[in-house]
Amino acid sequence: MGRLLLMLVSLTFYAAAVAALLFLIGWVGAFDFMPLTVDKGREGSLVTAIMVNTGLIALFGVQHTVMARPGFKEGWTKVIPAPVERSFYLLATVLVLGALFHFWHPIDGTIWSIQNEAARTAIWTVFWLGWAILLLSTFLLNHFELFGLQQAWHNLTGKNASPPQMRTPLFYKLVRHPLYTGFFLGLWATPDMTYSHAFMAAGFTIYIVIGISYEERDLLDVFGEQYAEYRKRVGAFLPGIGKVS
Ligand SMILES: C[S@@+](CC[C@H](N)C(=O)[O-])C[C@H]1O[C@@H](n2cnc3c(N)ncnc32)[C@H](O)[C@@H]1O
Repeated sequence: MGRLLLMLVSLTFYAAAVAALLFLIGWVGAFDFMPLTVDKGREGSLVTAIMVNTGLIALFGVQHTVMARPGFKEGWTKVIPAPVERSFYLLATVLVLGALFHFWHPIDGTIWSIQNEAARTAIWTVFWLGWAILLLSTFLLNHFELFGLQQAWHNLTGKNASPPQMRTPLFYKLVRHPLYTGFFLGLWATPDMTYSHAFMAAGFTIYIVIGISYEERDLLDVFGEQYAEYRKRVGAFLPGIGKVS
């Protein structure tokens, strides 16, 4: 495939991923203007909802866990060009999120609904702070590499890919996984917690806790002692908590 075509593929999938991320924020926030949300979707029995929703979250977890592993990437890049490997990972994420939005079965019932206006504003502030931390963390690591544009750009301009670098700027000095901390805040901070929302937030939380062991194993393989020492010094999601000696 021509280099320019690969760049176009990468830009297209990047745009799709950004759109899916924005939709996810609106879907989790269950805003009135959204056509589908965690609380607005297909109808079905409780058993159907539990089975379908569990399957959808598991699908997201499996896609993210399997496609991010070095062994998978090695085989996959024999099928698709290496400069767009990350872009295809994003495309798969968009498709899996699309399935989540389309097939999600809301579960009736509310766990809490805060009425106090000041408290509602405070909770929405945490919600937006969470998504802002998530987005900022992608830039602290390397947004354009995480979203596949850098690889296609280097291919287009004939620049050699630089070896992976361990980064610990800003939030990463306090916690090892600020992007996931932000995600947790965005998932759980809601003034109106429905059973549907809690099911979704718990599902993603479980996936991340499982997924992190794989991610850290790869980080130890790539960065060795540097990452091992980082794990001893810095907490996982909250400062000082979850150090691994
Ligand atoms: C979706 S990002 C999440 C990063 C991190 N777990 C977080 O929550 O902020 C996953 C990618 O970040 C990379 N990564 C995680 N921590 C890193 C670090 N300190 N330096 C460089 N890359 C890192 C992983 O190798 C993986 O490719």
